[in-house]
Amino acid sequence: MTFETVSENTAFGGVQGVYKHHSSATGTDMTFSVYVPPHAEGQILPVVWFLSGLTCTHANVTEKGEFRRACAELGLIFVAPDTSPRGEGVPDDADAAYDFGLGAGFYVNATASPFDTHYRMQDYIERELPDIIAAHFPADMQRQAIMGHSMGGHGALTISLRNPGKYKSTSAFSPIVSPLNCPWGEKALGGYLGDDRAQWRAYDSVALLADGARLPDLLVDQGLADNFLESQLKTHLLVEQCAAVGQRAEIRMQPGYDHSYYFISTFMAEHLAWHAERLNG
Ligand SMILES: N[C@@H](CCC(=O)N[C@@H](CS)C(=O)NCC(=O)O)C(=O)O
Repeated sequence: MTFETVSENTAFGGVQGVYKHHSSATGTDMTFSVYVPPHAEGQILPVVWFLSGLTCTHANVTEKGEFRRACAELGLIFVAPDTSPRGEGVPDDADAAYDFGLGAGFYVNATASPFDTHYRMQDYIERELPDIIAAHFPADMQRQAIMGHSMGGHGALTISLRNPGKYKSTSAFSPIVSPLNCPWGEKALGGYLGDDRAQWRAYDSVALLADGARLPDLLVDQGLADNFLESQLKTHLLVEQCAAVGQRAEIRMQPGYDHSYYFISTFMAEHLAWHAERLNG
């Protein structure tokens, strides 16, 4: 297994690192970031996963997410993976659009050609990267939480719903709640999985809830000034489905906030404290 340190910087008494490795899931090199808070020698710490949105790499949340002070205070490791495979031979959107292909892996295992070779983000996030985190960092893999933004909010919700008990807590900022019911989702799941919409249900939080999957609870923040709210995110579908099936959820509509990292960074510390309560409970 290759593992390379790209950079390490001291921050809030801990270490913010960027690392690179060859992924057997995607067949490409993958870059990710990890913040390890200050801790006693030999101590292992809970892990929070942050899955990012369309166009992002690990760098967006690492540079703009403002998570380090809270992670240092709460003793949380913070992992930020990339959003798709990249590099020579990795197919992209035919028009190089931002919402499919590079930077838009949607956290699925693609089954449609030519994407099925490299676009294996589900395996990467659910299986391969956790093993790497366990091997190289002081991580307590019995205490994991998952969160994400937009496409990454969809990733956090669906990965957690498909893996009961693996994540002690789940939260999202501005998630795409139902790819079956929005243009971003229809394009991505159609492209990666093909036309059989029954296959898409495993990657749709509203459908997973309708099909019986449950979480202990759920925290979602959504800005009311988010340009994508009506057309793509459709938070009301999640609100309605949670009510219909009795899923405990706190879904907060935040006046004035848009889709940006100004919004995410505003509520980041609150989400991390919410996760810490459940990880340490
Ligand atoms: N307006 C964006 C749409 C994509 C977008 O808003 N991406 C969000 C996630 S869905 C993001 O986090 N962008 C990167 C950033 O703000 O740093 C574009 O055309 O690139």
